[in-house]
Amino acid sequence: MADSTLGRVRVAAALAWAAHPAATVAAAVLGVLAGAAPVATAWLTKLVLDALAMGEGAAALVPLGVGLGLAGLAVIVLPHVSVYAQAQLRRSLRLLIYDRLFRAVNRHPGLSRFENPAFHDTLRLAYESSHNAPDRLVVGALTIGQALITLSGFVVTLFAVSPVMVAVIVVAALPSLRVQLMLSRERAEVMWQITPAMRRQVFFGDLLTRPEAAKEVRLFGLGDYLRTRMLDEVSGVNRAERDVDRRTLRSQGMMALLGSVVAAGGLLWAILSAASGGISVGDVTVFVAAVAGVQMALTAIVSQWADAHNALLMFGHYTAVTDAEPDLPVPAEPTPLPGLRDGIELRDVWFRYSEEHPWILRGVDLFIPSGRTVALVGVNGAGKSTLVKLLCRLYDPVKGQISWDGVDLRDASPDELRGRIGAVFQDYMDYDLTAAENIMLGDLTAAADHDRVHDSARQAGVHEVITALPRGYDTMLSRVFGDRDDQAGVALSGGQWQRLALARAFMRWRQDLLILDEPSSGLDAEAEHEVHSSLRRYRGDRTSVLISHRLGTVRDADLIVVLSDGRIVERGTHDELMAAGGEYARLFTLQSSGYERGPAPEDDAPGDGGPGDGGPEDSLRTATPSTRSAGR
Ligand SMILES: Nc1ncnc2c1ncn2[C@@H]1O[C@H](COP(=O)(O)OP(=O)(O)OP(=O)(O)O)[C@@H](O)[C@H]1O
Repeated sequence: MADSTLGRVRVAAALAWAAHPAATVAAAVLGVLAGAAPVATAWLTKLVLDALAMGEGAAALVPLGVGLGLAGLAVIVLPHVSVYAQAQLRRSLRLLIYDRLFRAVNRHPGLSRFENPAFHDTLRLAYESSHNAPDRLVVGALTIGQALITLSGFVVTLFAVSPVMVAVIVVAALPSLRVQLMLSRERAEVMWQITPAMRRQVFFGDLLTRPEAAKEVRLFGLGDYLRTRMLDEVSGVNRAERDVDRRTLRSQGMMALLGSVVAAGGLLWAILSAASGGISVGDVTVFVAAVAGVQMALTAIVSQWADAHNALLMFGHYTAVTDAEPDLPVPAEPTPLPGLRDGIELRDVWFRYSEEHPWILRGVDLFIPSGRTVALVGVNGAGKSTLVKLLCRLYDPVKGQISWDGVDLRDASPDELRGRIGAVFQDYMDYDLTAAENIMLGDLTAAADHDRVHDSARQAGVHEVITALPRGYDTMLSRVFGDRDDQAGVALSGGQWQRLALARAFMRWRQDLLILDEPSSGLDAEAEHEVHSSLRRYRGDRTSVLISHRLGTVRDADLIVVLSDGRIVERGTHDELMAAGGEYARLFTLQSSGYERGPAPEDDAPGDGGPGDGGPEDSLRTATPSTRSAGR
């Protein structure tokens, strides 16, 4: 754990070493040399001046002159080489730190962390601090080391001329250190406070530029409103930063004034002492250089110390992310999850998203038999999607148990469980990647299997759409990333994207459980019919859980379960539920009657596929006059 300051220093130093040992050593050695060079220059200058004043010959002056030249060269060259080594270290660090940060993010098997605002604040600061905290620490440590070398060299030099002056300068620097540390703590605190505003600023900026949002922003005239909201956030951040900057300016100004008074007093003393013959002219020059050098080194130490301190405080967010326990307990020795033989059982499952939220599932008992299709229906907010998220173990039940052939999902490896599930969610993703990649993401192990990608696309009815694209399966499906030569980008329709999401799930067709949460909500009637026929055909004897508001698409499920307010209120086959005349029958009849009333007179024209049994799926045919093959 890296809770303590020392712990964080250790983590940062270990990171630097792991990232690039050679660059770390080079940066350290160059730092030492760069720190020693100004001291050597000052000493050699004094020796040359004293030798000249004493009328020494070339034999004494030449080595001193050469030494002085080399020291001067080092003063000029070393900082550049040192900057290069530090940059090299910084680049390697960045790579390593991103790797560790996002590995840690991926370690959370569930969703709860990603729905927690404090986690996002920490993550944002972790992301930012991981950009620069370790190299600020390493560079800070090197700069402090370098400045300490310069400082001790000049302190020794100055001590030879005036021990009192050494004490005055060092004592004058102490309040500065204290003030800087206080300010760095304050700055870290302000950063934490303004992070939500910074995230909101990015959110509003994003809304103003995202193609998905551009339509509503223009239609509702939201441009100025969103811009103003964004600027409000920026102004809040600016105000908070300005307040800290003002306090910093005040404190640093006072400290600089104190330093100048001390330096001016020292200079006056040196001039008067030289005039009275107390010290040599060489002493005066080395004194002036030493006072400036000590003050510069002390300022560097104090400000680097404060900066490193601030970086450490910020780095705490990084270590908070990398040290965090997984959001769901992962068993050290998971029970193997065999292929589904009997079924999945939910026993008295209670769930709420957090203690502040209401119960979403209230004592659900359900058996999903292997090889059967179970449909979940119910009004908006009944808890259907929540239930399937629990089946995928994206959350754990708060009470009760879900078991897979008797194995509690909590005892299994989440990766193994998900390897056995194929799913299309209601809020499926559109990836700004090529069409092939959008499908292949369903099963990375089959990335090179083009036939499988094409078969999945065919099953989802999107193969023809893709082959008609400018570059077929290699077409980039994005309006924001694209080929530089083909700036237009390719945009798919909502239903076409949904079919791609289905194709992605079909890549996992051989898995044991298929979850389809509103898989056809965006499809036209013909496509929906095709997709559901395809689903029925390919579902075969596989286990599936289907959620749909279009009740006609679930009527042939082996079991239909009606959820209401987190409870199962009815279960049975379509015929049983219709005969029971309960909630399902009410919803089904409501939908049927809506469809029956809906068609415009010309829709009833012969050849348009007139009403059949009056069911919702039959009525859907009338929604699209061009429907050719609807009906089962
Ligand atoms: N991540 C979340 N955090 C807090 N509450 C949530 C979260 N997701 C869903 N809810 C709440 O849980 C309840 C059930 O949502 P759920 O999505 O499971 O319903 P649903 O039956 O699938 O609805 P729909 O038919 O509209 O898709 C809703 O009241 C919703 O506000």
